[in-house]
Amino acid sequence: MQSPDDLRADGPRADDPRADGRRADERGSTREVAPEEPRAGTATVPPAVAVREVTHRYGRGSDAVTALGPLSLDIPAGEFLVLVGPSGSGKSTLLRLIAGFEEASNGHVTVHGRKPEPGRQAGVVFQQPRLFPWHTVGENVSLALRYAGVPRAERPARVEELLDRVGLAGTARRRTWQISGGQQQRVAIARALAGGRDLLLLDEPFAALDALTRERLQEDLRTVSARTGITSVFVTHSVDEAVFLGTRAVVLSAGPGTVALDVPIPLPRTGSDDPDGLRGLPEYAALRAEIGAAVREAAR
Ligand SMILES: Nc1ncnc2c1ncn2[C@@H]1O[C@H](COP(=O)(O)OP(=O)(O)OP(=O)(O)O)[C@@H](O)[C@H]1O
Repeated sequence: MQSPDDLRADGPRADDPRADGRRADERGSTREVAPEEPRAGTATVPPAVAVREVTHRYGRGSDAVTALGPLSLDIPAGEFLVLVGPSGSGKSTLLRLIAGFEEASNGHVTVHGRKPEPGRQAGVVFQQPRLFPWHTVGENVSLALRYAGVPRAERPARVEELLDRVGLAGTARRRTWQISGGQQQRVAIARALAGGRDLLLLDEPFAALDALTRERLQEDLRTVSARTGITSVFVTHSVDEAVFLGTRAVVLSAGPGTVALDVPIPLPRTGSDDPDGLRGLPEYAALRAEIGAAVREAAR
């Protein structure tokens, strides 16, 4: 396992949508333009993610379960939003709506002004890494690049770069069963970052890891996030993880989830912050207390 200092997350890369000051979706010219899209000459920049008056139900008739809402949320580009809330409050449902895996029963969700499509605008990381065991580490990442339309000749270098970015340099030829659970989750993050998409959705990605590995991955993800500014939505049950990782925390009420608390997390985020120093800040303790109280209240 590598330390945060081993990461090579040195800000936007040449292939990063933010390198030229535009987002990836702004470069496409043939797609459908939704109402939130900025028009040339206007200063209005839409949020990376807009959730408007959304309610979501699973099933029909007497079997229907209302999982979420009504809920509205704007997530500006570059924000690291952490979703916390009791079990069944609809956190995963909200993530799935943003990923485009589900379509809202009422209201609408847009990502950079467009209806979300699975695998298109966002990289997704789940609790289990879901790697292909018959492929090497490098092949797992390469497949994501292929799916993202990266030309074959460019893929080997990009694989190395992505593995380097998540602290796994030199592991491309290893089999996925030859690396630890934490390393597998790093591969899953590298895969989600492939293709230069500027939205990362993470559903309790560290929940199945041991405490020490979990801390290391939290620290490394925070570093990657701070240095790249990738917009992220992260679901967790851990209040400490929420305060440590997020730039903003949203607590959902018991299901169907609505916004019970929405707070900014204005902690230092330089990309080289000392984790112990952060956790020792009085603001850190105050945020933990505030968010923890909201989660307990929501769970009553
Ligand atoms: N595919 C599905 N079909 C039917 N009901 C579902 C489905 N997925 C989720 N639900 C229900 O929707 C509600 C919200 O579930 P969801 O998984 O979004 O909550 P959560 O906050 O992520 O929960 P947890 O913290 O336990 O993972 C729950 O009542 C759940 O049982």
